[in-house]
Amino acid sequence: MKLTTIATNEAPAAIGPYSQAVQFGNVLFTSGQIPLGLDGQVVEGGIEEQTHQVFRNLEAVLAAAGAGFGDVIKATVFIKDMNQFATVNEIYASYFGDHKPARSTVEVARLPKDVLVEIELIAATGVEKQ
Ligand SMILES: C=C(N)C(=O)O
Repeated sequence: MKLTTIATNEAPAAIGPYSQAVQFGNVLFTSGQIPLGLDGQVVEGGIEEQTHQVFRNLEAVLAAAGAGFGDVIKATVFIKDMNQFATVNEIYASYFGDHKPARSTVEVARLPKDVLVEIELIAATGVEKQ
């Protein structure tokens, strides 16, 4: 099976030695997206703005691999403050709609660039959903 590195200018560049995503066969693993704009700067605002930016970035990375949120099978959400869980959930649901991938959410001590949220996804394309 082929391993492909996904790279797009529609999402912020990696800030370390990793790829925006890698695809193995029909399975796509995104790196964790943090709320960076295309200029590489953390977006202004609080958890709402940061979570939306993370989803914009994830959408761009998925699209670069021909995938979308409907193809996601697993999400991992890292948040700085579990008190913001409800807010993140609401925004998260607005991107996934009725599609509910498996998910884990954890509160962490710190995230890169001291952001409030990071999300990584696993997606599988061309899979029949039941
Ligand atoms: C932002 C990241 N995904 C990282 O530093 O690993």
